[in-house]
Amino acid sequence: MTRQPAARLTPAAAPDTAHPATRNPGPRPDPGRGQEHGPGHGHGHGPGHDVGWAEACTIARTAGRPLAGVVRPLAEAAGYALAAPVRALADLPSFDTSAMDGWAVAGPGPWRLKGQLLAGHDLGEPLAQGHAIRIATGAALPPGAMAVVRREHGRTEAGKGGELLFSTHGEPPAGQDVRPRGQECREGDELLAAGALVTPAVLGLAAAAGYDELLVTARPRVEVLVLGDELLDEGLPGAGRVRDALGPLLPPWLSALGADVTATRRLVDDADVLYEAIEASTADVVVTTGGTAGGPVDFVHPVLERIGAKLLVDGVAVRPGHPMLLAALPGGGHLVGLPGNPLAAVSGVLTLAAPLLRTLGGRSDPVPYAAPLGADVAGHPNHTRLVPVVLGEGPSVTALRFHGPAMLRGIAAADGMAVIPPGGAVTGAETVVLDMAWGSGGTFP
Ligand SMILES: Nc1nc2c(c(=O)[nH]1)N[C@H]1C(S)=C(S)[C@@H](COP(=O)(O)OP(=O)(O)OC[C@H]3O[C@@H](n4cnc5c(N)ncnc54)[C@H](O)[C@@H]3O)O[C@H]1N2
Ligand code: MOO
Repeated sequence: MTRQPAARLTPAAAPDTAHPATRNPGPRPDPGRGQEHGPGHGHGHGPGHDVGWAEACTIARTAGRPLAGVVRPLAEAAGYALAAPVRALADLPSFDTSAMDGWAVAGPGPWRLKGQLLAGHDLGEPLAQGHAIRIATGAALPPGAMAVVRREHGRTEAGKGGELLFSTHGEPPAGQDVRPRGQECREGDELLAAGALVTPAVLGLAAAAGYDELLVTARPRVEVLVLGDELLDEGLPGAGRVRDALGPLLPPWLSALGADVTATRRLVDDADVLYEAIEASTADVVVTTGGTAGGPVDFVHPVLERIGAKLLVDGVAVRPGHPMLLAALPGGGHLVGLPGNPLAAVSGVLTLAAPLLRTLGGRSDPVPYAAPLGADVAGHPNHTRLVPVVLGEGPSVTALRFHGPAMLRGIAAADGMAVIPPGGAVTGAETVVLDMAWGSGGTFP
């Protein structure tokens, strides 16, 4: 283990930057930021309108409600969250079971041998005192049997009136190498709580406990709109054109966070085109990239105003990514506006998209992790910083180079993003680390 659960941060010691999608107490506003600039106070996106990073996460987490429950056969349930607890439909094991290949025995040895029991076969006749029956791992113990003698702990020899079994390891105590009925759970026991992610292990457990299908929360449908006339879809960048990095990056990342990405579209920088795309979308969440700042072709704000969207977050006191936004659309969906700079967009994914998608998809909050910093990390004077880090020995995390807002070189090699409070953090400081979605049970399409 190289990371420590941040749960050991006491509430009093929890920094403003502890991830708020947790059981920790609610976040406090970032220092240096006026309380009066809450969400929904105007449509500006200058520094004065930014909400604190932790507050932005909380707003996104509470912006929606879990989608409807749907029933999925086990083969199609991975990557959903449980909409109801999984309770055992039977005792597990549901019969006394041999844990080893050998002989089931009744009473003290030596035992008179008769027949054999294989896994999956009927219970067989009751075993009389002084008798043994050959048994396979997983076979139901016959009534009357009190223990199993492993094959390597027994010796058979012909005796008067048939074959006899002797234990080479003394008299087996009652219950030796037997898995008793109900050892793992009793029918009705809660095995997993609602909100748990359906992982491969969960599928196996559900099947073992008698399930053919699971009640899960629908995965939010997400449409990605990539803005920017300067973007290329293929070939080498140059001559003022850059490759679209977010078209490839976002769909699998959002899927790992619980979304079903229904479409990824490249749009030209045109306000009408953006307006029509958002208006026509039936997705639960529209994610846009670029166009969030105040440049000549940055249309996200004016288009949201024209649509009548309500800005829930309009700028966040975080670097990179401060122009990110979250809006409630008139039709009931949400729009996450990610800045165009690629690492700033990742920051917006972790700050706004992840908590929103978790809530819509009915996923329980993650347990935050913290680790000491392996070296000092400079801070912004009054904004939180999200910095790509790698896990090291100790445990500790170390910031990676190439963490500029336009760079992906750091994040591509990172194990997580450290949350650096305003003013920075010194070597050894316990620092919250946001997992990459695929490091915390996420699934890919
Ligand atoms: N006067 C100001 N200018 C800027 C501010 C500000 O506060 N005042 N904020 C800066 C910050 S911080 C960021 S971040 C960006 C956000 O800009 P936009 O969201 O409007 O994004 P664009 O202008 O469209 O693009 C910014 C940058 O990113 C490149 N880009 C865009 N999309 C992609 C993509 N899919 N793949 C790769 N690269 C992409 C684009 O070419 C630009 O270089 O604004 C600052 N400006
Ligand atoms: O915050 Mo911007 O997101 O610096 O690149």
